[in-house]
Amino acid sequence: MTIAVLGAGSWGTTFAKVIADAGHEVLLWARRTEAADEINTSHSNSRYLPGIELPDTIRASDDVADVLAAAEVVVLAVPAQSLRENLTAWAPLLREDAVLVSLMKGIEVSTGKRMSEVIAEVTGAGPERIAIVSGPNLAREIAVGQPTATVIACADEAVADRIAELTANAYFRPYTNDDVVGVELGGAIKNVIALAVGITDGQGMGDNSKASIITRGLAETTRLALAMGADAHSLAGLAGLGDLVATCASPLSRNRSFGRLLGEGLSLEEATARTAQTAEGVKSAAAVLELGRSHGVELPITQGVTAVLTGRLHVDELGGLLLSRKRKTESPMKYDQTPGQSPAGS
Ligand SMILES: NC(=O)c1ccc[n+]([C@@H]2O[C@H](COP(=O)([O-])OP(=O)(O)OC[C@H]3O[C@@H](n4cnc5c(N)ncnc54)[C@H](O)[C@@H]3O)[C@@H](O)[C@H]2O)c1
Ligand SMILES: O=P(O)(O)OC[C@H](O)CO
Repeated sequence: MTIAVLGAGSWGTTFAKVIADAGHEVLLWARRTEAADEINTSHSNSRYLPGIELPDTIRASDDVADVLAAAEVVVLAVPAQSLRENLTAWAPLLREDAVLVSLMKGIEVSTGKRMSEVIAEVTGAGPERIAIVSGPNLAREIAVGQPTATVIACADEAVADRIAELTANAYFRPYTNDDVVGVELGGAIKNVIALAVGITDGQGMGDNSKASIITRGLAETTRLALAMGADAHSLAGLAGLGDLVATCASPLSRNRSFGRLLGEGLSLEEATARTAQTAEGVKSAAAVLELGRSHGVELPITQGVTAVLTGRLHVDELGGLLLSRKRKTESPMKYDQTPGQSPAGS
């Protein structure tokens, strides 16, 4: 089995290590020649995973044609907003039967599409060739070998099973799921909710505020996901609740950290300048909000975060805005919406 990972940032490199530690050889594409050289000679990626020793069964290259030549499984780990452009260049190099695995947790801003939709559109791959990995998966914890679970989603569960078999190791436990929509939305929207939690953190708020945002964030995520055809169980699982809790709780999260900087009073530009890695929620928030609008689903936290990110709301007004909304029943079991009726509020 030839496995390629495209993108040698935090998660791409860590995921290559997961596969290598599961007993397979991996080809890793790095954009920078120096990064590929360092991985091959020193077995490290000091920019993204300082102090981590990589297995020598990972071979890196900056030549994507070399990496893709025989790849039967191609793992995509570039920033969500760059996927379409990259994949358009890579598509002619892909084997016709290659399974394409997305690690990305974002929504394409220009189209509102999920990553699996972008992959299908650009490559022509059918749903049985597209899989998603999403769950409580902070790269650094996994890179040091701390145990975690994840979800591998594919419309064809036999394919999900195959990817699960390639990745399962002593510290990485994949579960399979055929709900691609739910698993992808859980991963993308939790980044936006983590920005909100980060903001409260930067403002010095305590755990009640954070728990309230996490819980109501899950409610709005679930509402949208159900309106888009997802299964509620996926949102209550690892790719929903699990990832939301990990991301919102962890100082390792780039999204939560970005929100924290905003909450401390930094501008969007200042926070961006202080963030070296990809915080997908910053760009995806507007796309998630648009998905809510087009499906008639209220997303108050996403709406507030987007307003802050676009400069239409001062960060100090976010809490007041959320608290002053019309009071509603919590109705946690009423996520399901009847078409034509206004969605349950948050
Ligand atoms: N880091 C994590 O803990 C983690 C965990 C799960 C999922 N993810 C998701 O994985 C995806 C990748 O995140 P990451 O953590 O590896 O990001 P990162 O910022 O650590 O690395 C991004 C990688 O993409 C490359 N890159 C940047 N811009 C590019 C472009 N325009 N074209 C091609 N390559 C480009 C960078 O050189 C780098 O190798 C994101 O969607 C993220 O949400 C990350
Ligand atoms: O660092 P973040 O905020 O991109 O989160 C990383 C992972 O998605 C957590 O599962």
